[in-house]
Amino acid sequence: MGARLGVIGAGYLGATQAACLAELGHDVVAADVDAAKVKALDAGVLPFFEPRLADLLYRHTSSGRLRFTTDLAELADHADVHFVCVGTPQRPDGAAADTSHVFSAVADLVPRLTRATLVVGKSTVPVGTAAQLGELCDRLAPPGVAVEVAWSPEFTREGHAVDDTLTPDRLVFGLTSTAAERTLRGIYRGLLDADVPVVVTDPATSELVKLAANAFLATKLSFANALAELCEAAGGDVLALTKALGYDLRIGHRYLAPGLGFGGGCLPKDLRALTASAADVGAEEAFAFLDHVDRINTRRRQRTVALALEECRGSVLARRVAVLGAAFKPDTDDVRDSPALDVAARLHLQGADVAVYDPRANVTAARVVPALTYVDDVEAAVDGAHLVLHLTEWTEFASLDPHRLHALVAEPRILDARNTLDAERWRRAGWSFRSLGARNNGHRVGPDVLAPAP
Ligand SMILES: NC(=O)c1ccc[n+]([C@@H]2O[C@H](COP(=O)([O-])OP(=O)(O)OC[C@H]3O[C@@H](n4cnc5c(N)ncnc54)[C@H](O)[C@@H]3O)[C@@H](O)[C@H]2O)c1
Ligand SMILES: O=c1ccn([C@@H]2O[C@H](COP(=O)(O)OP(=O)(O)O[C@H]3O[C@H](CO)[C@@H](O)[C@H](O)[C@H]3O)[C@@H](O)[C@H]2O)c(=O)[nH]1
Repeated sequence: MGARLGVIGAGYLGATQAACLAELGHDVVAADVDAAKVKALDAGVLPFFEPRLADLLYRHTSSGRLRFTTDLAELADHADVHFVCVGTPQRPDGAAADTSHVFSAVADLVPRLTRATLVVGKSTVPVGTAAQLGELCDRLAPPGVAVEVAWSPEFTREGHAVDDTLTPDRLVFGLTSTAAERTLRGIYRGLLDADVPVVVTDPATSELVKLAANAFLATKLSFANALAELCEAAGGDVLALTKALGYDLRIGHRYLAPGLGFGGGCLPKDLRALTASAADVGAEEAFAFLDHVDRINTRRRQRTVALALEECRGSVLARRVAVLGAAFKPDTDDVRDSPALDVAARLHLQGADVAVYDPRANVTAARVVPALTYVDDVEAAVDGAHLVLHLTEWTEFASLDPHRLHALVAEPRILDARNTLDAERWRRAGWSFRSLGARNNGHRVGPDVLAPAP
């Protein structure tokens, strides 16, 4: 028998959580302040792109096991466990996360409660947030209503969110009572029975686990990209280097792919949030190095723009630049802090005529950078182009036919900023092919690169 659960915030994280909690057998009501989003979700229509989620949403809204509302009173009535999934974007000062949505969501909910309730934070927050929310709940809860705040951060990746939620690497429960532990173990029984590891700890540690995980991934990525810088300068092949490194099981190949660097709504902001959290408690020295991690990452975007200028003989003014990819990574329509869109916008500012094609993110990208031209397919993007940039490694780009595209461009030049295209295939079709930080940026790097094209 499933539990009756509430979910607050129905964006990328919350909508996925709500649908997956329904999939685990629970009866879920999810709330959001965005009425249009709620209307679409409640009709079983996913207002963003996430593989597998549309099916799950449709199935569970149709069966009545999942509903959406703008009214927190409905949640308060429905459930006594609520998962907080609202946004925590970076504050305009560029460092700490803005937790105001978390506080206002909880402040809206708690006065409406009529019985003992567990509030489980899933949003990514600075350390100490759960404790402050606990104090807020004590102040706002109706007399005789006990509210406990726990934190169970979420580690899902966009593009894999359903699989990551239903078969996670681990669960983390940060809580203050055995009753809360019992409740969470009950809700996730399906996963725990499948031997998903669980770490039970206090809320502060649990908040830190999340920031630490993202900062670690960002650091690994920037290490790979620092090696790319070194290889470019020294004439090495960063792809061979990271391949060799990754076979060491202590290092591993994942999050070691050099290229345009990381973006999205999480890694960049959480990296800065960990630095800010450390500074708040007087431990800023411990994470001073994260500033370099951030800067290495930003340099990948600058380097891509510089290479594009170089390819266009010093200026992109009035040059047609085809941009393949706008999302911050494949399999999502999310363009938050997207390296691809950032590079496209920078080239536009330099006077280029930029035509963008992304299989899923044209609409979201156009909302953020409306000045670019968005087209419906690769052919339209490369038509008359002086330079093609491969900026987001969608699978469909790996199988493009370079011969066919050669006939459409003004100049057959491509820059692969993600290092996933087959350079030799493009060269054989007559293209000038460069890749970011990897082989062949003017360096003689190995016999396979020097081999003449057949
Ligand atoms: N996107 C991911 O894959 C992912 C994964 C793990 C953790 N996170 C974390 O989850 C949180 C949410 O991220 P997201 O990507 O889903 O953001 P998002 O912007 O897609 O969604 C946030 C949602 O919260 C809603 N909201 C804001 N204030 C509200 C309120 N007072 N009451 C109800 N709803 C409210 C917004 O309307 C929006 O729909 C962040 O802390 C993020 O760091 C995200
Ligand atoms: O080898 C790699 C792997 C990733 N990336 C880039 O790194 C960024 C982040 O990728 P990914 O981690 O897959 O995306 P997110 O969906 O943002 O997921 C991260 O952020 C989420 C929100 O906090 C966490 O839940 C996840 O565990 C964490 O991986 C993207 O721009 C990728 O292009 C690379 O450049 N090279």
